[in-house]
Amino acid sequence: MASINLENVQKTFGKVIAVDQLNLQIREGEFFTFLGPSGCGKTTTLRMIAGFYYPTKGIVRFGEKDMTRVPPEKRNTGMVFQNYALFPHMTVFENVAFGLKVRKIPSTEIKNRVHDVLEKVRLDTFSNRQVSQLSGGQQQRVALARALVIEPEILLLDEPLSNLDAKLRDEMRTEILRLQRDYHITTIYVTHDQAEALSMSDRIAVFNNGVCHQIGTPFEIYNEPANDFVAQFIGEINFIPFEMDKIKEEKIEVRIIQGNQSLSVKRIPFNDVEFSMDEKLILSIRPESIKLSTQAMEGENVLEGKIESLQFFGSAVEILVKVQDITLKVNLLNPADLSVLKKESMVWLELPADRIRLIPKISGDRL
Ligand SMILES: Nc1ncnc2c1ncn2[C@@H]1O[C@H](COP(=O)(O)OP(=O)(O)OP(=O)(O)O)[C@@H](O)[C@H]1O
Repeated sequence: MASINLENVQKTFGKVIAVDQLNLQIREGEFFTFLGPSGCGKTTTLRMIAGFYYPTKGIVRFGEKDMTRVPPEKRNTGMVFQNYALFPHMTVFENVAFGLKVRKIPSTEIKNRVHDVLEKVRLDTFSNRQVSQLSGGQQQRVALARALVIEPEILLLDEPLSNLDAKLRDEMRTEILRLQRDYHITTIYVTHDQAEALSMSDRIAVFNNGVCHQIGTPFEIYNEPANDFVAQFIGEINFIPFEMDKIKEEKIEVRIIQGNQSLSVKRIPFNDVEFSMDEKLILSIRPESIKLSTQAMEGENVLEGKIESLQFFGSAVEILVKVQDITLKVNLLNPADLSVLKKESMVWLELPADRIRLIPKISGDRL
């Protein structure tokens, strides 16, 4: 097992800066995820850790050891590729044994180790099958077994579930987490799927355009996003343009620009906008944090609005509410009675002061 440290890492391909000024410390035994949209630099970073690419600038360390220019076969990392990269003409046993043969391990030890790892991934009865005769999920397990059998210090998984259907993906998530815990192995998982990242990871790094925007636990990333890119990439969120009114000891008073309404925002350490009154900030609140009532409400942070549209998703209803010139999305979980919620009817929304976040706005007006 090893920790991984990236110090000021940059990778360019010609004029393209695929990864820039990346500083990351991944702890021993951690399940760490690189999350971001297509082309943001996740795979390039993973490949620099595997040794398939060398950084243009910066240092890659495993523990204290400088690995920046060490070739992949000398790194003791196991990698699972998006397309599995198995040998289709070989059996399951031969695929998994391949890495051990290359390392000139004696054949009885190979047999034992392959048998053990196939048991772990629950494929021990498939040892003599050609991999071309396996289902997608089974091929995925072979790829995992092949990466684990060499007993790597670090396991690298590049979008390993993207070729599987939704149900199998769910099953394999649990399977991968079980294996990671059994082997207690430092693991990096690359995905663009936020649900996968939130549900599996100890910590997540969120990338966009070659830059890492935030590193944190799933809870921190969801509840305390570093900026509007992270906030809108992970889950759903309402953004509300505002003007700062007063900063008090406990609260910040703001005014919604289009709605000309006042709101209070609780001062909490993360949300503390000490930085500056004129920093480009945006007010945000998650749709499930807004309370909705069909009865008139009064009090702090209550806004009156009209239902614009409703969509029923089984466990939740998504409601768009027009409040003067702005539209807010509200998610109601498992409502007991839908008949009272009708298009065009009046509703009252409460935006709890401790659920509103003021976050730096880095994106264009598109958001
Ligand atoms: N070998 C290469 N040659 C030139 N450009 C490359 C190469 N590999 C990656 N890039 C560019 O670097 C940027 C980052 O690519 P990367 O594959 O790391 O993104 P990603 O986040 O893994 O995307 P995806 O989820 O689509 O796999 C992209 O703009 C990509 O076009």
